[in-house]
Amino acid sequence: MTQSQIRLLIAASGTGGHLFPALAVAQQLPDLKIEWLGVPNRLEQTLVPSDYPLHTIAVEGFQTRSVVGNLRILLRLIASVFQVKNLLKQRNIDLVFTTGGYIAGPAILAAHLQGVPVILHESNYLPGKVTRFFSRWCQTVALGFAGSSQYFPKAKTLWVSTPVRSQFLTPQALDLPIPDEAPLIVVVGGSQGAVAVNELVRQCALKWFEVGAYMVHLTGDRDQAADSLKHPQYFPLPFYENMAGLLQRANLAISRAGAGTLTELAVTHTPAILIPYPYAAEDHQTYNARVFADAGAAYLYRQEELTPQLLEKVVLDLLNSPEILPQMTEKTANLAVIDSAQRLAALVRQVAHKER
Ligand SMILES: CC(=O)N[C@H]1[C@@H](OP(=O)(O)OP(=O)(O)OC[C@H]2O[C@@H](n3ccc(=O)[nH]c3=O)[C@H](O)[C@@H]2O)O[C@H](CO)[C@@H](O)[C@@H]1O
Repeated sequence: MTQSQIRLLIAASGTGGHLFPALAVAQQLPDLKIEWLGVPNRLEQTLVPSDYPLHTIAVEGFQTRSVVGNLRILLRLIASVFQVKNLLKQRNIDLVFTTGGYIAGPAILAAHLQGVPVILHESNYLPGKVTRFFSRWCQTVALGFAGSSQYFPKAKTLWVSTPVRSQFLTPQALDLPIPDEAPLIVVVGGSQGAVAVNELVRQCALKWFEVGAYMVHLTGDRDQAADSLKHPQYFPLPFYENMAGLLQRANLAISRAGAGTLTELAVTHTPAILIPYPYAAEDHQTYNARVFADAGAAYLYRQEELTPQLLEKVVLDLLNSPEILPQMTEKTANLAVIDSAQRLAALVRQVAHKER
């Protein structure tokens, strides 16, 4: 059989953190027949190119309070396993690749029942419960962080880092009027913005503007006060496509600690102040952030300890010091892996060929 006949189902859904790495891997596999598995009304509806037929199943996470609600979710989950199993059979799928999250459970279980191999990529340091449980039925678990192998005692693991969009790998122009010599702070709260971080930085920003800094603030679209601060050095945007150009130009990021953004910070050598999302499942963003803080690439603050006064001072100290940011930049660069998508694509080909 020839390589062009490999049929791959990518199960990736929900947030940028799950979709962008999967899209980057798909781009490396132009000779494969790729189909996509997602959920109705999520980001995949807009992000997944029409070249990949998009199939959807209605899955969601379990609620902790309502027994009836959880029972309904369980029934839907069971139904979706059989739906995916049928899909694998009908479309003659050779291999499933998933980036975790709610969609991964039914995708892995259906593949297991159908005898189709699965590669799972976990971008977070602390894997989610679904990933930990279902990893036993995966051919290989590809890891974003090398240290995560301890959480997969029953699986074969391979560290590949986390793929970034291809634009991150070449210099991108920035279409914002920011003078070349001005320090640029980028504030990013994951793919949906972070209202608590937004409120914090708006209280400090004027002091940073006084010392010449500019700020691009990715507010998300749920912040009622997103337009409340006006200043010529301040650019609030609900969402920005050109993250590559923005982070390549940034001198400092103030950010949540989602695995996607952290990988992009590493690839663009951007030092950061990290404020993990306090309500993330099992506090997993703190585990991600710790890797960067321990490497000297970032400062890590818990949201509840970070007052506006403290943040204002920490950033001023960084802006005023000629050494600290360049040193952190160097340490951030040490964490960069630029060929992660190629490593994962090679793994996909290897497993697909072996299993035929
Ligand atoms: C709240 C929560 O549980 N978030 C999780 C979600 O992250 P979530 O997708 O929210 O955040 P990530 O940092 O992983 O990824 C955000 C992505 O959106 C992009 N972006 C963001 C803003 C913008 O204006 N433009 C833009 O393109 C970033 O460049 C990045 O690629 O999945 C990740 C991967 O499992 C986890 O690590 C995160 O903890």
